[in-house]
Amino acid sequence: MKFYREDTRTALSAKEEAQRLAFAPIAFQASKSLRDLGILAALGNAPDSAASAKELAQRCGVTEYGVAVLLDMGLSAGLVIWQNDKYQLTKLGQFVDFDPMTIANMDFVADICYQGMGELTEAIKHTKPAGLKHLGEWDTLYQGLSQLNQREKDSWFGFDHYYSDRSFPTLLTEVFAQDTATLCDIGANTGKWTKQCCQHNNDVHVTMVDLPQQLAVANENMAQAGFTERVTPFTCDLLAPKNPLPAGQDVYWMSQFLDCFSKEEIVSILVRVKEAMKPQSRIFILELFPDCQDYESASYSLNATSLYFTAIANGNSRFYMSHEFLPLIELAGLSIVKQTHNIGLGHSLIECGL
Ligand SMILES: C[S@@+](CC[C@H](N)C(=O)[O-])C[C@H]1O[C@@H](n2cnc3c(N)ncnc32)[C@H](O)[C@@H]1O
Repeated sequence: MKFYREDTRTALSAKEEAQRLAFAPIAFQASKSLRDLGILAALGNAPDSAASAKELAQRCGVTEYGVAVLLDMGLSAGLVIWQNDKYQLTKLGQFVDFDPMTIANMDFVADICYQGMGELTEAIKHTKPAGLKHLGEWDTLYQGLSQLNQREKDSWFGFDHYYSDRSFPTLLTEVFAQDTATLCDIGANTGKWTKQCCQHNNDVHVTMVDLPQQLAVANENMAQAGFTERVTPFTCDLLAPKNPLPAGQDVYWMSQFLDCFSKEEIVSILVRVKEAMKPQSRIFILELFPDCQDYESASYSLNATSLYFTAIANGNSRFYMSHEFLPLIELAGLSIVKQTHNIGLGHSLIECGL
C-alpha cells in the first residue's frame, strides 16, 4: 500500500485535525445544505463568484441568518473565502456543488448511511448491521433494496452505478475478447451489466443470478430493453451454502458482488462457482481494493464505504485489501490467471480459472 505509512503531522496539526474529525458530521451537513438550498450555485453564478449573505438570501429564498450561518461554516470547510465583505466560491465549493462523483458520494452518505452510522459501535460489537433499522426491518439491506423510498433508491443506485458504469467499456472488450456464448452475471442487480453484454454481443445468452426482489426489477428492465429471449433469471440466495450456481457457463461474472460477503462466505461462493464451471470457463471478479488505488482520496472513500457494509448493509463484509482478498480465491481451489488494476475509477479485474 503506497499510503498511510508514516505519521507526518506535528502535534499542533494533529490536534487541529482532531477537531475537524470531531465536527465532521456538522461540516458534512452544512456543505450539503449549502448545495441543496442552491446557495453554492447562486454564489457560482454571481459576478466573480462573489456575493454578500443579503444578496444570496434574496436569490435563494433563504433567510440572511440561514445563508450566513451556513456560509461561515463553509469558510471553515474551505467551500468559500471571505474577500471585500463578500463570500467567494472556491474550487472545493465548486466540486461540492456540481462534481458528479462528489454528488453521488454525498447523496449516498446522506440518504443511506448517515443515520445508521450512529450504530457503528453496536454493529462492530455484534457483527450485525445495527444501523439498517433506520432504512427498514430486514436482515440485510439487499432484501430491502427494492423497497427503499425513491430518494434512497436514487442515492443507492446512483452511487453503485457511478463506479461500475465507468468501467464497462474496458470490461466488455476484455470479456468478449474470447468467444463467449453464455455468461452468468452473479449479483446482477438491476441487470445493467447483462444489458450491456447483450448490446455488445448479439449472440451471448446471459443468466442473471440474484435475490428474487432484485431479479423482479432486472426482469422488467430486460423486457423494456427487448432482451427477454436472451436472458434467464436464476433466483438464488448465495448465503445458503447449499444453493448451487448455473452449470457450464463460458463466463462467471461477479462485479462489486463479493464485497457483500464475509471471507468465509466468499470462499463458499467461489467453491460453488468452481463446482458449476466447466474446465474452460473463465471467472471474472471486479472489485475495489483500497490498497490498489492511485489516489489517497479513493482509498479514503473505500475505507469509509466498508463501514457502510458494517453498520448498514450486512454487518460482516467490506472492501477488502487485495492481500486479504486474493488468497481467498486460492483457498477456494481456483487460480488467478490475470490481474488488471486501475480500470475506470479504481476497479481491479481478477480473471480466474481452474
Ligand atoms: C453492490 S450490488 C452489485 C451490483 C452489480 N453487479 C454492479 O456491479 O453494480 C450487489 C448485488 O449482490 C446481490 N446480493 C447480495 N446478497 C446476495 C445473496 N445473498 N444472494 C444473491 N445475491 C445477493 C444484491 O442483491 C445486489 O444486487
